[in-house]
Amino acid sequence: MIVILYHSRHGSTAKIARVINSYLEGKAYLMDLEAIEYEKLDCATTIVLGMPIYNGKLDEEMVSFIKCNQPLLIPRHYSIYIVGLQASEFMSFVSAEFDYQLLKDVKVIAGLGGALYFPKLSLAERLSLSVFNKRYPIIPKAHDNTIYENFNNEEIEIFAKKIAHLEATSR
Ligand SMILES: Cc1cc2nc3c(=O)[nH]c(=O)nc-3n(C[C@H](O)[C@H](O)[C@H](O)COP(=O)(O)O)c2cc1C
Repeated sequence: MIVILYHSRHGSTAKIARVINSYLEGKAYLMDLEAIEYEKLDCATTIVLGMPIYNGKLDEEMVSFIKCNQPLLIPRHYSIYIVGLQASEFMSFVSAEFDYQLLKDVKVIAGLGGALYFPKLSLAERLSLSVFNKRYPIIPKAHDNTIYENFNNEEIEIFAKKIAHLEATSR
């Protein structure tokens, strides 16, 4: 069984879990880190972890889950997907949090792009986002002010196919 465990503040990391699952023909079990089920994780053969980037850092709770649960994760061929607007730089965020000793056991790792659902953002988030966009001008000046997405659909499909292959070879 594949479990996709994600942590999502505004829903896009959860959405990508559902997209990955659609490539896996709905065979994965989706789990929110906020409602973790350890018995289900124990039964998994493959675990996929999804986390967003906020203010230049990977999601702290998921980072700490990964660091504290290596004996659970390593035998279950675990993989990671990162959700963030700076898709091409995702490895610099990963290597800022995890050293080689930990990363050597991760089977697949990918940066899949990110999304902003503007009506969901707090005032503080909008402010910090405008500072972010001055340093890294990713969000175009003329953009839809309800939603902006730069997901890489091709990368999502490739990632899902690698997970399907991992599961097929680990059974
Ligand atoms: C306040 C704020 C800060 C952000 N900082 C970064 C960042 O430093 N780097 C990045 O790549 N994306 C950044 N993002 C984009 C998020 O990673 C992106 O919106 C992601 O899809 C959020 O995932 P979620 O919807 O699951 O919470 C930021 C978004 C917000 C709202």
